[in-house]
Amino acid sequence: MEIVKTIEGLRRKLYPRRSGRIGLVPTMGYLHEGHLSLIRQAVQECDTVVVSVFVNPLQFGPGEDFDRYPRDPERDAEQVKETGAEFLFAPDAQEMYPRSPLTRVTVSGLTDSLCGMSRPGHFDGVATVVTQLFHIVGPDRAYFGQKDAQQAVVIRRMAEDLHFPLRVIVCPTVREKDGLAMSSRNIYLSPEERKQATVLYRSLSEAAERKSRGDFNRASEAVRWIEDQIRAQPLAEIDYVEVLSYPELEPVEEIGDRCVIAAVAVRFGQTRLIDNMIFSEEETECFVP
Ligand SMILES: Nc1ncnc2c1ncn2[C@@H]1O[C@H](COP(=O)(O)OP(=O)(O)OP(=O)(O)O)[C@@H](O)[C@H]1O
Ligand SMILES: CC(C)(CO)[C@@H](O)C(=O)[O-]
Ligand code: BAL
Repeated sequence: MEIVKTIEGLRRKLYPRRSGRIGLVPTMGYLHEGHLSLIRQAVQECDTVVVSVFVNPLQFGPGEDFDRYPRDPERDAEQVKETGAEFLFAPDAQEMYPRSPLTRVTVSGLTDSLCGMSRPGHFDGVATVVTQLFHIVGPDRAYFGQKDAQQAVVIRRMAEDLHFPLRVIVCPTVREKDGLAMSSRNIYLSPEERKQATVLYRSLSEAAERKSRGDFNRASEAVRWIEDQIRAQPLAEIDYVEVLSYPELEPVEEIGDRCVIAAVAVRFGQTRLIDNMIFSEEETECFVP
């Protein structure tokens, strides 16, 4: 495994490998099993795998946690090495943004709800840096996690709209034993917050069961039920709970047989966690990997 810090250096290394399939796994580092599952899938499916680690300042709003975002480059490198990925692309901000960028990539519509609504400008930052990475690496496949469901939908649509010649692969959410979705931000949680944070997965999975039993006909009923579960945890502060059509991410009134996603963002102190679950009779029916 080789660590590459410059765009030119990576392009030069990838040039002789272009006859094979190149896979890209974009991350912000502080790697955990969720990231590693994406990397392992990429290694299985591709001839050359590039893992990028870059904490992208463009996707953090003022007052968000850019400065204190967890970083551990040595441990990341060790972990990437064990997966069999060939390159770890770890540029600094000066390399990615030598000048303050005047260009943004905006995906409209899909970003009007959920994190797009609660983190203004966030998805412009994500779409812009992912466009840069797609141009730098020129992958045949790019791997993203379902934990960031809206991000996956946005990137897939951006890749289609801009005719990037690649497949966006979305991998299932990897969870801790008690159901909490793995996230680099979980380390911010105090022991009591960590305990209460299990309400995200618990409320989403119980809501999915209730929906399949026919308990909820309207999206608003499911939203209210999930909100009640989360509010029962004294340290939880709801940012949003929404039930939307999936993958269109449009408001729905009746759930019926349609494929919907229940998505939540909840703060525990300074820590904002997200999770989601797709409700359908056959979950795979509307999950387009
Ligand atoms: N638990 C998980 N299961 C599957 N994929 C994941 C998981 N956590 C993160 N990913 C995916 O890994 C990629 C990089 O994510 P990122 O580096 O932001 O990690 P993160 O743990 O989500 O961090 P954050 O604290 O920002 O939520 C994204 O495509 C993301 O969806
Ligand atoms: C895709 C990504 C690496 C872009 O910075 C980031 O949003 C993330 O880690 O999910
Ligand atoms: N995984 C999404 C990156 C972010 O929260 O900025």
